[in-house]
Amino acid sequence: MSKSRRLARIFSKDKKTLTLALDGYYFTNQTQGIDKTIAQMPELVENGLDAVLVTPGMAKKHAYAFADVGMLIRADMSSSLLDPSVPDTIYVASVEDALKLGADGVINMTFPGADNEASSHNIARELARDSETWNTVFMCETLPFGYPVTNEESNQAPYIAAGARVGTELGADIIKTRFSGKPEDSEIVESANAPVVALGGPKTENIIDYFAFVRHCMDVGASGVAVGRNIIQNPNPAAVVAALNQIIHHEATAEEANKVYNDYSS
Ligand SMILES: O=C(CO)COP(=O)(O)O
Repeated sequence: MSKSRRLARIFSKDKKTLTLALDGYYFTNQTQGIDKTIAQMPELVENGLDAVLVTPGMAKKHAYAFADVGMLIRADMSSSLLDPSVPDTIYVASVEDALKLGADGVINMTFPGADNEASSHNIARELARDSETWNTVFMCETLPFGYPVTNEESNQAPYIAAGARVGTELGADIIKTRFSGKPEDSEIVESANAPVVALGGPKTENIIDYFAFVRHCMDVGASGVAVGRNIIQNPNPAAVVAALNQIIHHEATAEEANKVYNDYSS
């Protein structure tokens, strides 16, 4: 299968993606709602979900749930439950493992600027190389200075942009990274010179604030979002997906999306 055919399973015809991140068990204890959300996959797909990020175990266990969406397998893990600021990842799934699970590609995290950046870059480079061999998709999640937003710089567009470019230079087909929420975020997309999807970010108190953040990301040139908690920890994941679908694929404003969300929930 060609790489472009696999990319077409991640991105809709408009080259945008609404991707659900279900890979939380690999690096955090913020995992409430993942199993409940997987049980609702048919409804999420019906409401515009394009793709999922999953662990190999989830892909193996839930073949039917993920049959109708693009699928990327998390190839690295760091289960530092008590100290998520230490991004010591290990390489746990190869491109061949992902192919055996029927995936379209793989994802890993790199930490440009962190003390141990070299090991994460090494994993990325190996995945990029194997993804060329097998025509599979490689999404590189570039997180300057580490997994959480630990300092002032880690959430500023120039650093995020520099990190995104590192992912492209390592051979990524898609970059997943933070957006700061400021207008200069357009630098991130420009610097990456590859499709950039915005990672979910902190769970917001009010869902409309999250919709406004996603609208911002799309306005500065993002190719979509890869979001976990703001979908899986919401009482109604399908309503969030329906609303995000309107922003990502139909140019809706945050207010219009919020109306879709409220109408769906009521
Ligand atoms: O990016 C993530 C997993 O890949 C985490 O998603 P959230 O930050 O949206 O929970």
